[in-house]
Amino acid sequence: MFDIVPESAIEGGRATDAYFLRTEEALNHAGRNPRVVAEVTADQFPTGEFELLAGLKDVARLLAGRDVDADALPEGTLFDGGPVLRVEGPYLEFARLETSILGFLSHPTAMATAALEARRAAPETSLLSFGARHVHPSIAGTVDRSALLAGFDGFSHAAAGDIMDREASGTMPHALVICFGPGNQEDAWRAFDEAVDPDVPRIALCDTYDDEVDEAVRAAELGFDSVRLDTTGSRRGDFRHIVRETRWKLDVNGHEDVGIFVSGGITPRTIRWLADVADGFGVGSHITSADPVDFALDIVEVGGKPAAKRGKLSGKKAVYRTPDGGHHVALADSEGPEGGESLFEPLIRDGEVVAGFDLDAATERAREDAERVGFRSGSGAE
Ligand SMILES: O=P(O)(O)OC[C@H]1O[C@H](OP(=O)(O)OP(=O)(O)O)[C@H](O)[C@@H]1O
Repeated sequence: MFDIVPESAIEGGRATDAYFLRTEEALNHAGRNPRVVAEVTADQFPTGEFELLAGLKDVARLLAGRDVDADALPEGTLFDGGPVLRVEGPYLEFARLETSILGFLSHPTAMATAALEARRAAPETSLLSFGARHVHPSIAGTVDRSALLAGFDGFSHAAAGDIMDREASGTMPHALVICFGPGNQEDAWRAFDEAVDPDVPRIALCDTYDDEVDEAVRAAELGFDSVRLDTTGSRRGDFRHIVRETRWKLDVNGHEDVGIFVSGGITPRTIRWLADVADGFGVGSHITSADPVDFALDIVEVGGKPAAKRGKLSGKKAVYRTPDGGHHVALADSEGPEGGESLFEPLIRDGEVVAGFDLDAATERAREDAERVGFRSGSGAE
């Protein structure tokens, strides 16, 4: 067996911290199962530092069929404080789900936020998600979905594509070129071109044995659409110069239409540095190494009365977008700020999922939100 918590354990609530099981025992023993309102929050008040909400689709699936109502910010919303999800119902309906609810949101939101930093570094340049290799294979789908939600153009993982019903893309690995040996790059590239479906973009990896510039011209001569430079860090020197020189030599040889794709340790900073000379980037570790967002689920109301631990805000809340583009947290039954637009939307009603999870719609929401709040554009965010 692989070290994978099976889907049945997540759905059944076994994927939980043991103290929730003890809590169930204690509450059942005491005959206590109060109706509560619980909220999932990272920062109590708006901070001005926005993050991109992702992972909600799986939360909705987990809550489906339980005797709860839930409201949430739609996926693809940028948030900077206050609750992103609110669950109401008898506490024992969802007590043991807390661990998985937070897990569904924390890492995907962090990865989507990191991917959005990359997206904003070059809004018009092609970006592919290459991060699957850095995570447990069971969560590769969340990596690539988070990247697409942030506006990436494609992803590399085949099984992630099966989950999302989209085609994985990518180029070729060094392994293919090495299998043909030094000096035989053309044989490797030709084998790829002859064997692979014509719909797959012809992108030749051009850094395995010889100078990137020479290999790129050789691949272009074979008719490849693009070249990929993945030069090892120790050999990069002035990488911007290498990319520019490659562009120059391709142009001089009549290959102005051959694109240059760059990968390997790419961050928002390197994207900004190379965006005017490269046509696309593969981004992996920048996305997968994002620190999980520190979401917590807190009871804020018991039996219709405000309740909370010290340091947390009691009472059922709403989050508003204010006319100046900021966010405002207020009690749900208050008026809210003047001109404010409530961001919560129904997620679950009587156990039925009532929200939609169209990925393209979420991506568009993220794009508009990022534009509206000026999400880290032009900053040195890494
Ligand atoms: O650095 P990241 O942003 O995480 O990008 C992920 C990987 O994608 C590229 O690998 P490549 O396909 O060239 O791998 P290979 O050397 O195994 O062929 C690059 O060299 C990284 O190792």
